[in-house]
Amino acid sequence: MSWADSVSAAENPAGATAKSAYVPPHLRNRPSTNPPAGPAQVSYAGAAALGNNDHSGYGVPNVVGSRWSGQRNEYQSSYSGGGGGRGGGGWNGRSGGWDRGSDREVNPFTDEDNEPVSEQESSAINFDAYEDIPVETSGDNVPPPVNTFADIDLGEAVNENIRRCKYVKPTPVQRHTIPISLAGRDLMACAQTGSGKTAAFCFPIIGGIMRGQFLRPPRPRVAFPLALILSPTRELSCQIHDEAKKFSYQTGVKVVVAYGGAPINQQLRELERGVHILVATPGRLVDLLERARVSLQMIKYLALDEADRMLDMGFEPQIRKIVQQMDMPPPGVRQTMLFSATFPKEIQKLASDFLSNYIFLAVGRVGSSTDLIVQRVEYVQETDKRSHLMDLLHAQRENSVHGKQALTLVFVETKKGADALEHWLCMNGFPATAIHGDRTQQEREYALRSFKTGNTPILVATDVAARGLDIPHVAHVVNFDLPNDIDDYVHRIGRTGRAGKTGLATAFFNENNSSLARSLSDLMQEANQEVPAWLSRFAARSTYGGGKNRRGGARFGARDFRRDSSYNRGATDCYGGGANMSSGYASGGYNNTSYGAACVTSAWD
Ligand SMILES: Nc1ncnc2c1ncn2[C@@H]1O[C@H](COP(=O)(O)OP(=O)(O)OP(=O)(O)O)[C@@H](O)[C@H]1O
Repeated sequence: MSWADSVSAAENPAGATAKSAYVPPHLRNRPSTNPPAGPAQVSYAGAAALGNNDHSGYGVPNVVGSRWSGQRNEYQSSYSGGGGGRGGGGWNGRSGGWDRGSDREVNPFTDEDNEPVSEQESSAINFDAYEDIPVETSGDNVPPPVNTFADIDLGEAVNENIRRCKYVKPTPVQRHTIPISLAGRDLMACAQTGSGKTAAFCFPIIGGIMRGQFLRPPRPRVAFPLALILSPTRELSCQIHDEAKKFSYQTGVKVVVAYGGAPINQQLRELERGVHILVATPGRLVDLLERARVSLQMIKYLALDEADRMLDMGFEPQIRKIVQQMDMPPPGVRQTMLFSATFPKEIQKLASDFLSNYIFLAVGRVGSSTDLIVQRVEYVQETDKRSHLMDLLHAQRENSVHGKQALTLVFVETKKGADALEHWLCMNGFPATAIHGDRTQQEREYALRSFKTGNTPILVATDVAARGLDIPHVAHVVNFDLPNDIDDYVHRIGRTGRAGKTGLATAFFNENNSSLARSLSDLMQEANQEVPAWLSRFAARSTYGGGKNRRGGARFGARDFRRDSSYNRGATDCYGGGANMSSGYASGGYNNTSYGAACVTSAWD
C-alpha cells in the first residue's frame, strides 16, 4: 500500500464516503480523541495533541487577513504544554505509526552505501577533541545547553534513531543549538566543519513536527511542507535527506528531497504522496513553486544549511524569492535556523532580514578550521603540480593499510582542470574519478558513490564538493589549486577531520595565490599549525586577502555582527542599531527589519 493510500485508508477505514478530519499517519490506529470543535481544528500533524487533546493551537492561520498573528506563540505554548512528556501518554507511545502498517518506509539504517569503505570503525566521535571548545552566544534569554540526549525530550522514536546512529552524546553544537531550537528561537549558528550541524537542525524540526498541531493541507495536488531545509548543492541535499530519513524513521514524519538534474516528475509524485520536511536546492524549489506544485504557506521551520553560501551573490536572489516573495510565513511566525562553519559579517547582515529576535551561536574557532586537521602548505609552481601530486599519492600508497588506499579528495579550480587531472591520474595508474558542474547528475552521483565505496579512491572535484559532504574515511584533502576565498579553503579541508577524527590537508601554493597568503597564514596560526617561513614572508608582503576582509586576529573568525560598533549605532548596551527593539513578536504583527533583541548578552563576555 502506498503512503498516500495508507493516508486515505486510515482516514476512512470503513470505506465511508464522508470526509473525516485529517489524521497524520503517525497518529492513526490510536484510541479516538475528542473530536475537534471547528474547521480550524482539522490538524495536519500534532502528536502532542494526542496527549492533551488540545486541538486549538492552529486555528488562527485559517482566518484570511490575520493568518500570521500569534501563531508562533501558540505553537510555543502548545509545545511546552503538549503531551510530549517522557513516558507519558503523548507521542512516546506512538505504536500505531503509519509505517507499521505500511511497506513504504524503507529502513534507512540498512543502506549499504553508508557502510564505511575500509576498516569497520565505530562511528564513536572523539569527544575529547571537543572538551575545551570555546562557545559564544549572544541574544536575549539564551536557553542553557544540555549534556546528554536524555536531557532533551525528542521522544522515544527519535531517541531510538539516535541510538541506531550510534550517537552516544550530543556534539557541542548539538548541546547548544537543540535547546535553543526547541524553545522556538531563531538561530544563526556557526560551528566547525564535521561537528554535527545536520542533526542539530534536524532533531528539533522532527521533534517539533511530531508535537505540533498543524492545519490540514488546503489543496490537493499541492505539497504543503511544514519544514523547508535549503542547501546549495544537489549532493548535499541528498545527504541531508538521507540523514533526516534516519532521524525520522518510524516517527511518521515524511521527508522528501527535490533537486535539479533529476527527473522532476518523480519528485512531483513523491511530493504528492505527502511531505512534512522538504529538503531542496533553491533552483528546483523555485521551479516547483512557479508550477504551483509546492506551497510554503504552512512552513513552520526554515533551515538554511551552508547559510553564508546560500546568501552570497550566487544564491541570494533565489533565496529572497523563496523566503520573502512567495507565500512563506514571515520571521517571527516561522522559526528560522541558519547554519554554517563560516559566517562573514556582510552575510550576517543580509541574513538578519530572515530572522526574528535571534540567538547567535559560535562553537569552536568559527570560520577557522578544526585542530583535528593537520594543514600543510607547499610551495609548488604550476608546472610541477602534477608530479608533486604524484609523489604524495605514491607516499600514501606505501602507507596504505591492507592494500586499501586512503580516500583522497583533490580540489581544482575549473571543470576542465578536473577532467584533465582525472584523465592524467587514471593514465598514470591512480584510479580517479571527478565531480563538477558540467557532469550530468547521474555521473556526479556515480562518481561520489565510487569514491565513497573506495572503488575509486581519488576524487578530483571543483567547489561543488567543497561544502557539507560527509564522506567517511577521507584521509587527505589536496588543494591542487587554492581557492580565492579563505572560507572556501575552510570548507574544502573540512571534508577530512570530521566527527572527532583526524585528517590531513595539503595545499599547493605559488605566486598566483599571493592574495590568500595572509588569511591562510592567520588561519593556520589560529589552528595551531606550523606556518612555513616563506608563507609568513608572503603574508607580510600582502594586504589582507582571501576575498573578504573579515578576519582580524580575533579568537573567533566569526562574531555576531550585532556586536560591531558600526552596527550598534545609537544603542548603549544593545545591538539594536535602531531597529525594532521591543521584545519578541511585536504587537500581533511582524517586522522584517526587526532584530528584536532588547539586549543582547554574550556568554563569552
Ligand atoms: N552526536 C554525535 N555523535 C557521533 N557522531 C555524530 C554526532 N552528530 C553527528 N555525528 C556525525 O558527525 C559527522 C559530521 O556531521 P555533519 O555532516 O552534520 O557535520 P557538519 O557540521 O554539518 O559539517 P559541514 O560543516 O562540513 O557541513 C556525520 O558523520 C555525523 O553522522
